[in-house]
Amino acid sequence: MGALIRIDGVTKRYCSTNGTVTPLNRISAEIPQGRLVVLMGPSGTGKSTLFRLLNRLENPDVGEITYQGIPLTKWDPVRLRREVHYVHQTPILFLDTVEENLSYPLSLQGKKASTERMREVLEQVGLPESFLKRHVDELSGGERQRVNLARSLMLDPPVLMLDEPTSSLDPKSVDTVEKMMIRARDQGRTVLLISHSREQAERVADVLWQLEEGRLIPGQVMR
Ligand SMILES: Nc1ncnc2c1ncn2[C@@H]1O[C@H](COP(=O)(O)OP(=O)(O)OP(=O)(O)O)[C@@H](O)[C@H]1O
Repeated sequence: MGALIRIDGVTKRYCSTNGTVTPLNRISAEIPQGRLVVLMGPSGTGKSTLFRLLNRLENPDVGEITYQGIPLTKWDPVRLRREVHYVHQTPILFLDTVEENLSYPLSLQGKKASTERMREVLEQVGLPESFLKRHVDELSGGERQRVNLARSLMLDPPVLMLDEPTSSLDPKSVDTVEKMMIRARDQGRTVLLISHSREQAERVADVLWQLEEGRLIPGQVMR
């Protein structure tokens, strides 16, 4: 089939009162299935912009992105976002229990989340089953970040886009989440990770991309 995701000559610019910025300037890249790609680059270079384009929260000004060989514009956005799933850096949780938050994505598809599955995804992010009954109001920033991640895992998406998922975590939790990413990759999932940590990239990346001044410097193969 070739690349799972193909980015072809993509430009994205924003006009504001301060002028025009072009975070992505004719970038092209291919993402094969079952790889863990880490995207690095200085703050404000367009890493999150690229994730928004891959999730079709925005469209490129120029160029095209395809998933499974089909242009993103031809995908039903809901279906696309279920497949190419974006875990945002800032957790957005309902003010309810962790259990309600974890069961919500499947309930949207008319499916019921089993306690066993919720326990499993919590374990993958290093939280005990007792968290199911906790109210999100009572959680620390790092715990919320992990519940946010666990909620995405409930959907078992083929592509996981993670925007700095370990930014608020202690070293032990970082290790747990990195193992989760590697396991997802080993199970054939495609993982795209935005990270500011070169050490993290060296621990987990199959391929490392750098985004600099609108250019994507692709493909340093790490393993
Ligand atoms: N809606 C918008 N309107 C105007 N400018 C924007 C908009 N969204 C992003 N930008 C600009 O585009 C550039 C890239 O932003 P982006 O959030 O993609 O960077 P980033 O690499 O993810 O940064 P960070 O590492 O700090 O999260 C920045 O200069 C930002 O100010």
